[in-house]
Order: sequence, then structure tokens, then C-alpha cells
Amino acid sequence: MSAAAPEDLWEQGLELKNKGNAAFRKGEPTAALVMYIDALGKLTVPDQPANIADAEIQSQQCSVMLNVAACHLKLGSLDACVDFASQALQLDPKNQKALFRRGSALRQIGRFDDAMVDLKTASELEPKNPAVRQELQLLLHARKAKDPEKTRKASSFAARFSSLAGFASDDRDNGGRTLAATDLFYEAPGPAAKKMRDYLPRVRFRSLIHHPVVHDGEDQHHRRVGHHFYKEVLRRLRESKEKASQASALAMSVGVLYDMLKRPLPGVEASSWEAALKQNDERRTVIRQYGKMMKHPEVYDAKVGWQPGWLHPALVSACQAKGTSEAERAIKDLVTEVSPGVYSFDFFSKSFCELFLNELDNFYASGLPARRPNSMNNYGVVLNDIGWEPMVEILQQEVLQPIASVFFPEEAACFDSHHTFIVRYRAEEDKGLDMHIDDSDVTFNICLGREFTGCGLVFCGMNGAADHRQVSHIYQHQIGKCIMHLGRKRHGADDISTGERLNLIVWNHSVAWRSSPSSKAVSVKESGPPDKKCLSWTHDRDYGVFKEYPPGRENFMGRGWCPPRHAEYDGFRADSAVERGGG
Ligand SMILES: O=C(O)CCC(=O)C(=O)O
Ligand SMILES: [Fe+2]
Repeated sequence: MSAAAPEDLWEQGLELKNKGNAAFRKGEPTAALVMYIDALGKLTVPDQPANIADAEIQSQQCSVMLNVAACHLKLGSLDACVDFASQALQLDPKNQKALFRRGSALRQIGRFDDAMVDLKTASELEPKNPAVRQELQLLLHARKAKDPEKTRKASSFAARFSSLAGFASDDRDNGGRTLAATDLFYEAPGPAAKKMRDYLPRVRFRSLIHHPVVHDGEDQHHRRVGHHFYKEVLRRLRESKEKASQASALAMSVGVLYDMLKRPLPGVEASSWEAALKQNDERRTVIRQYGKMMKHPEVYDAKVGWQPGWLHPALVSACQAKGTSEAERAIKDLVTEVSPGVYSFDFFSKSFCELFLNELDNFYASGLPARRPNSMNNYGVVLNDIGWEPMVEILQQEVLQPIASVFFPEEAACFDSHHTFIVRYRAEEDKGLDMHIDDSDVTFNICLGREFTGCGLVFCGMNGAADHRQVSHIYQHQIGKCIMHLGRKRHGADDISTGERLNLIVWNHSVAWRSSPSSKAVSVKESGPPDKKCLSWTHDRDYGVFKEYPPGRENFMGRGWCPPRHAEYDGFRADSAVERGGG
């Protein structure tokens, strides 16, 4: 049998390269790598085809070596990446991609000086390349973490979240859209997000504001100024001598906004205005005082932002693809759907979990007052009330929203605020959490530790669905991992058996989603009696039919709202005599 002709090998090599490219684009770096290596074998045989120019041969060889380096980079085989990128550079010493890939691998290995040489050269070759700029920022951060003095001056690079792939650098061109961390709305790509923008309110507060005039609407979840505000605007417009042009109406509205922050508007109880004022004062006092007592102030420092070492490397690399055609694929590779509508992925590094728990211990020991996250959890703390809101705002824009919008395109199209808190479970305190739905559009829940057994998170169905009270999944938290789900998916925590569990919860809010018709789905008839595990003493009208109310919670009987009357299953019976028309 005669050996294949050089021309045939060449053709086979190119074909394999193309197949490798297709696999890489599909997000299958291992399959791609196998094909590229095979291709390289065929393209680098000693006898080269006579009909192909030397320059073309070198260029193809270099291109496959670069692709091999890209696969290794993606797979975390950093030394191999360095080797192949170096081989490519022998063929083409000024190859920008080779310098970039080798620089990135060298940074991740910790060879910062070598990485700097490569990345600087790559940057000189293509100064505007966003990936190179992101990589340089990561490098500066990594260096800073190792030697803060040496790179102190470079910290302007690190503004906000720039540590994570330079997402927030103010002048970054992001495929036609720039994103500064101060943008009112993050505009996600895709038709769902576009549709949601129609429902953005005309007047909106960037974050939770505690004010009697803000939550008085029919649907308080909208967090909009309510009728006292509009009444006052109309009254002033009527009294105004000016013709009510758009400009004067706007000026009037701003005036009323200003006034409502200074004194109660007509019709608003002075006492509720005072109470809101007091709560806000207390909150600011705690933030100010705790600012002087923090153990790890860097964790609160939104000017510097998030350090890459705090997040799990898998999350960092998925986020690095942001703004590229690989972004969605990278997120899908990161995330596992553990059950319909429930997604899990690596989030914090172990060292950050420890650091943050240490910071929380410090807060608990400070004796400063803290608001509890909800009526069912007495030992957690609202982190927005102790100064962490700006950090989560950055996280929300740069990490949470891009991930959530892949799986929940409508709910996550435009996040605008968040409620972030810690829950804590241990014996003698809160052992578990009643089944519930949250005042959250998309929830991120990350386990920080410590040692524990039990305390699984039980998921049931989506609020209003026929299987809304049927168990769908029981999730065991793992330290550093995040679970993401819609707030309207019923869930609750089983009692803890041993140890202590602390989780960080971010409730992401979207006014646009809540104003959209999609959010107004009506409940359908329940398919049958509920699973006992899905019963909620705070929500359900039939809890007592299946279970004894927990001690001290008997007064919840008769206060439930679920299922709504039109959605009762066949044979439904309410547990309360009042409902049944009894006492
Ligand atoms: O314990 C958990 O993991 C869930 C906590 C939760 O759902 C909540 O606080 O709303
Ligand atoms: Fe919850």
C-alpha cells in the first residue's frame, strides 16, 4: 500500500481543521482539540505538497497551532496552551492571537511578568482589542492582589468591576452599546429584552426607597410613586398659572419629588413619613458606623469592585466571553439545569466564602442593629442595610443579569434593583424555612458554609400552575455554588440536622417585567391535593387539613390566599372554620 500523497494529506488536514472549527464554535473544545491535533499531524508532514506556496503552508500550520492553544486555554491546560502558542510564535513572531493566548495562560499560571510582556506586545499590535484590554486588567488585578504596593497606581484600571473582564470600563465599546456601571438599565441582547423595554416605567427609582409615598400603589411590588404623588402633581398643575406644557409638568413633578423627600406630602400621615425617615436615618447610621468597624473593607469597596479571585474561576472565564459571540455558549457551559427552571453553577471561590463569613461574624459581633431579611428568618441580615448594596449592584449588572437573561429572557431583561441578604439556619434558632414564593423576579442563592447536614432546598411548581404544590426537586447546597430560580417558583428549606448554614440571597427586581402583561398570568386549577412537603403555613388555605400548624403559628389559619378560589382542586377544603362559613 502506498503512502497518501502530500496533496491528499493537505486536503484531509484542512478538512479536519474545519471540523475542529465547527466543534469549537459549538462549545466542544475537547472534540475540537482532537480534530486539530489530527489536522496538525497531516499539515506538518515532512513532504509538503508542491502546489501550495510556502507562505500558505506556514500560515495554515500557525493557524491550527493557535486553535490548539485556544482549546487548551478553554480547557484550563495552561502549560499546553503556552507550548502551542510558542510554536505558533516561532512561525509568526508578531502573531497577536498567539501573544494574547499565551499571555492569558501565563497570567493564570501566575507568571505575571512574562504575561505582561506578551500582552503589552499584543496590545501594541491591536490597541483597541477589547479581549486584550480585559486580559491586561485581569493581570493588573492579579498582580495587585499579590503585591498591592507595586501596582497601586494601576488601580484606575480596576474601577468598579473591571477586574472581571473590564465589563464596566466607561469607554468600552460593547458591540454598539456601552455599559457603564451607572447606566439606569442594562440592556440585554435579544427580542425578549427589547419587548420588555416597552414596559419600563417613565419614573423609576434606582433602588429600594423606603418612603410612604413609594409603596402606596395598588400593586406595591411596582415600587413606584403612588397616588399621593400624582395627586399633588395634578393639584399644583391646576393651580399653576402656566399652561401645562410638557416642560412645566416635568418641572412640577420634579418639585413634588423633591418635596416628598423633605416633608410629608398633603394627605400622607406625618407619622408614616417620620417612620420612613427614621428607618432611613438608622440605616445610614449603621452603614456609617460599620464603615469604621469593617474587618475586610475591601469587600465593600465598590470603587475597586470585585476581585477575580473572589469568584470561582469557571464563572470568571464564562463572564470573560461577555460581548463576544461565545458569550451565551460560555454561560450555558457553566450552568446546569438541575430540574426544570432551577439552575446551578459555581459562583464564589472557597476563600471568598471564608472571607465573607469572617466579615459577617465581625458584623454580628459589632452589636449594630440589623434588619432581618423576612418575617420567617430571624437570624439573617439585610446586606443592603449595612453598606453592601453598591457591590451587589455591580455584580447584578456584570454577572447576574447576563446569566439570568440567558435562561429567563423576559424576567431578567432589565434588572433595576435588588434586595440582598443573608439567611442563617442552626439548631435553637431558625432551623428551616416555610414553603413560599418570594418578592423576587429572579433569585440567586449562594451557599457560604459552614459545616451542615440536612437543610435541603425543596422546590415545588411555579406559582399558579396546576402542579404548583407538587415536589419537583430537592437541592442540597454546596459551599460556593449558586442556585438560580424564579421567585415565583415555590420553595422552602428543610430543617437543618447538624451544623449551621449561611446563604447569600440576591432578589433581583425588574419593574419592566412586573409591568408587562407576561407577568400577569392567572392561576389555573390545581391538579390535585398538594404534596405535604410543598405545604406552606404562611400561604395556604388548606394547610391544617394535612398538617398541624407549627407551634405559635396557629394564628396563620384563615390568613392564607393559596390556592385562589377559582383554582381549587377537586375536593378542596379550607382548614379555617371562618372560610368554611363556620365561626
Ligand atoms: O435557605 C435557602 O436556601 C432559601 C432561602 C430563601 O428562599 C429565602 O430566604 O427566600
Ligand atoms: Fe425564598
